[in-house]
Parts: sequence; structure tokens; C-alpha cells
Amino acid sequence: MDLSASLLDIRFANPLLNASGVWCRYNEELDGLRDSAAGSFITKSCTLATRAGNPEPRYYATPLGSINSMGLPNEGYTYYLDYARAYDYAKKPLFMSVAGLSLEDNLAMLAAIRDAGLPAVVELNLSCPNVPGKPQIAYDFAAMDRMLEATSREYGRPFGVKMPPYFDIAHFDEAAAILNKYPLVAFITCINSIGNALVIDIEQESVVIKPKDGFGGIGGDYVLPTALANVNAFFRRCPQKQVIGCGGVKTGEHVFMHLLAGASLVQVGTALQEEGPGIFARLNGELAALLERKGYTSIEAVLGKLKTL
Ligand SMILES: CC(C)(C)CCc1c(C(=O)O)[nH]c(=O)[nH]c1=O
Repeated sequence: MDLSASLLDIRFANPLLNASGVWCRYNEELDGLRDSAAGSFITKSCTLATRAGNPEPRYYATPLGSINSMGLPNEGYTYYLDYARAYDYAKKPLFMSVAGLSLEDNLAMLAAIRDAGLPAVVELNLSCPNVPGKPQIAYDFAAMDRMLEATSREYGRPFGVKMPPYFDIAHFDEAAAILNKYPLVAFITCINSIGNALVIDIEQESVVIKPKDGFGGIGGDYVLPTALANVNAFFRRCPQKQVIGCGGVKTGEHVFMHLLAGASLVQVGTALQEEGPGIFARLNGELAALLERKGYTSIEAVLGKLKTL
């Protein structure tokens, strides 16, 4: 079965990769993804300086998914830039996730990545924090507009954005209208975790993660319908761009749903954290069997073909 996919002008052996943040902080983890059956892989969102992140426990898995408030622990952008310099792109494409703590930090990191002139593809994390007391960038439309204007100008080549979920049609419309102002925003990754949820352990009568009084972003089964909606909403509203799906993927059937909704590639977060990089061979096998059963010969034939009633 031909599972090949494409994004920008790059070919992928299959549409699967990790969600940024999962199995991608250290070189050893990145090498594990490089050597897995994933079609590509992405580094942990990086900041200018290294960060230890929030106090632990900061990640917790439940039968239905996960909650996290990691706090952007990462080795600093030069660590991932070094990995991208040494990497052999003939193996599979590599993405770099960037999540500066300010517009200036993002511009500095993007300038360095631009000047390195590597084949790595940038995914700009718009869930990154804004001014304290204000919503994350992607929930502050004026700030998002300013961020994209400045980063487009500075980076000057195609890049993507990682978006949090939206839940209101007017927000889909407004966010898409801003993204469509920037032709260099070549792809949109939907979704990041659903923010500020709360998981409770009834035995301990307590929250399960230490930061933020237990509030954190959720992933896994909890988020699949919201992820599919965001993929399809931006697929419909941004015909000049591609969409990468992320959220709730645990089986080949979930991958197929994201493809139908309009995803060109599909990221795996919580399920990868829980199962390890072996998940990619399982997902490719399940996806190939599903396509076979349905009589498809490629995934291109599935992309965006979701029917309405
Ligand atoms: C939430 C931020 C810390 C602002 C960005 C990094 C991030 C984190 C994180 O490092 O806590 N967790 C997520 O589920 N998504 C993210 O984008």
C-alpha cells in the first residue's frame, strides 16, 4: 500500500510523525523517532535559553488520555539547531518546533534557523505564552496577527503554525482570516492540547499534576472530535495552505479520520508517550489494512474527502 504523503514540496514515506513535545526533547529520543517507522519527526518546542520546565509531577496519563503542564522544558534552540545541522535528511524529513517566550525571542531563533539554511521545516508554536495575564498568542488575535507579520518578514520562507483548538465558528473564521493574510504560513497544525483542564484522583481527593493547581492541557481520546473539527475547519477556510492533524490518534482508523478531515500529515502525542515509537509501525499497518479493505490505493485519494449529509 502506498502511504506516501507530501507537504510543501517534500515527499514522506507515510503521513505519521510525533506531536512536538512528545519523545523529542533529547538527541537519544529524536534518534528513536528517526529510526522508527514514522514518516518524519519534530523537535520539542524550543526557547532561546534552556529550560528545566515546571515541577513534577507535570504529566499524567488516564485511561482516556493525558494531562500536562510541562512548562516548555527544552535544551534551548541551539541544541536542536545542532541536531538539524548534523542530521541526514535522506532518512526522512525533520521539523523544528519554535516557541519563543516573546516576539523578539522568536525572531532571534528564526533568524538563526534561516541563516543555517537547513532543509528542516519550522512549526511555530502559537500556544506559546504571551504577556502574563493575557491569553496565549493564538487566543489573542491582534497579537497573533503581529506575531505572524513579524515572523513572516524575518524568516522569509515557508513555515507552519501549531494552533490550539477553537470552539466557536466565529473564532475559526477570525483565526483563518488572519492566517490567510500570510502566504508564508504554508501549513497549519491542529490541534495543540485543550488547555486548562483538570483531572481529579478520587482516592487521594487530589489533582494529579503539581503545576498550576493541577490545571493542564489534555490530549488523547478526550480531544479527537475537537481535533477533527479544527482540522476540517481550517482545511475548508485555507485552500492555499495544508493542514497537519494532531489530537486523539491511537489507531489507524483515527489516522484515516484525520486524512478525511483534510490532514496532509498526522501527528501522534499521548499514544506515542504511552506506547513508544513502535506505535508508528502499528499505525502504518492498521492504516494500510483499512485502505486495502476500502479499496484505496493511496492516501492522496482520501485527503479531504469527508462527506457531509
Ligand atoms: C503550553 C506552553 C508551555 C506555553 C507551550 C509548550 C506546550 C506544553 C508544555 O511544554 O507545557 N504542553 C502542551 O501540551 N503544549 C505546548 O504547546
